[in-house]
Amino acid sequence: MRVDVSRWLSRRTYTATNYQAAALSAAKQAQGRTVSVVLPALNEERTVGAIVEEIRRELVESHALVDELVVADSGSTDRTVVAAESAGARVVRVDDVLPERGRVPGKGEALWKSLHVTDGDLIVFIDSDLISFDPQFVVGLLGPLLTDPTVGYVKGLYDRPLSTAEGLVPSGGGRVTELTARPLLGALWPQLSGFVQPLSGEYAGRRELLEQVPFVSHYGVEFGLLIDLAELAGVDALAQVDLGTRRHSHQPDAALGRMAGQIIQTALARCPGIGVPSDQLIQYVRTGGGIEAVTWDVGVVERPPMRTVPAYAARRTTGAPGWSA
Ligand SMILES: O=c1ccn([C@@H]2O[C@H](COP(=O)(O)OP(=O)(O)O[C@H]3O[C@H](CO)[C@@H](O)[C@H](O)[C@H]3O)[C@@H](O)[C@H]2O)c(=O)[nH]1
Ligand SMILES: O=C(O)[C@H](O)COP(=O)(O)O
Repeated sequence: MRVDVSRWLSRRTYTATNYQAAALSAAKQAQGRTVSVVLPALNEERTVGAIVEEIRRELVESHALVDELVVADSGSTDRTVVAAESAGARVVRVDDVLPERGRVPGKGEALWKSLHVTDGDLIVFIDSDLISFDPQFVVGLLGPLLTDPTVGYVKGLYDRPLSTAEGLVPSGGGRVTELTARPLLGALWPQLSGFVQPLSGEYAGRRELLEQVPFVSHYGVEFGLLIDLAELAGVDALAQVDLGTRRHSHQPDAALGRMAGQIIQTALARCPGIGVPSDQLIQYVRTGGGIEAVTWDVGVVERPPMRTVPAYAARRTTGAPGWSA
């Protein structure tokens, strides 16, 4: 293993159980900081309510660690919005935010626009499809940020059980991580190969850094943030925290293939000089008539650093609300 990676692993890998909500809340207040938690959601009626409920009860009401709890909804057609609101979140419809900048589908867009509708100095992102969510995830992600001013961005790491037809097996989840993201990092950004879960949907960062980097649309967002934040702040400003075990709802293989395509597009866009890659992915399905080719667009859009968006800059200066009611 590279010496720099080995050093980074021992210096910048933390453990969530070493942090307590009460102590972090006191540190947050002493530093005069605020915390926003953002849950991106698209049709997550089965899980979003329980996650919001846990964070509100434990971290907003009991410990005042979280100041703002927002669900960024990408246009759910199920009861996600009702479930999130009844559990105590403010729900923001992504399409209502910065409408003059146009609308791009996908998770990355939800996270990018969430910067404009939140106020926290520290922002925690948590996927809203988690099963058996533990609010200690949020505590763990905030721990290094609230106790070490040289840490700017913290990614979750965890064991990833996989639900199979035979039941739950203790590992095997994170297939795009294993088959695409980590091999790409190893080949092109080996200095980042200490990240156990580079695609984790649970991470936290300082607003002053997040607003200075582009946000890639769709599922390129996590890969892009990792590379761009390392470039901006240096690898030593990035950290990871062991959150234990994480379960979520799995997408089918073909959907993960398209996710991998978006991550590859994100990586290639960060390799100067290779030209413009094709953004088409062909997948094959067997139908009654034989094998059918289905062509998908796996292109991603790079949203500019939020700090460069005039409406955002104006809102940060004046404190005026940035979202449509
Ligand atoms: O248009 C969308 C699509 C998804 N989501 C939400 O984003 C989260 C993650 O999406 P999901 O489809 O569950 O992704 P995973 O299969 O879990 O993919 C993993 O890998 C992705 C690529 O890095 C990350 O974005 C995910 O957070 C990470 O869990 C969930 O809360 C979704 O509801 C949106 O908000 N808007
Ligand atoms: O991180 C990943 O690789 C994707 O979320 C896929 O995860 P899964 O294999 O657990 O569905």
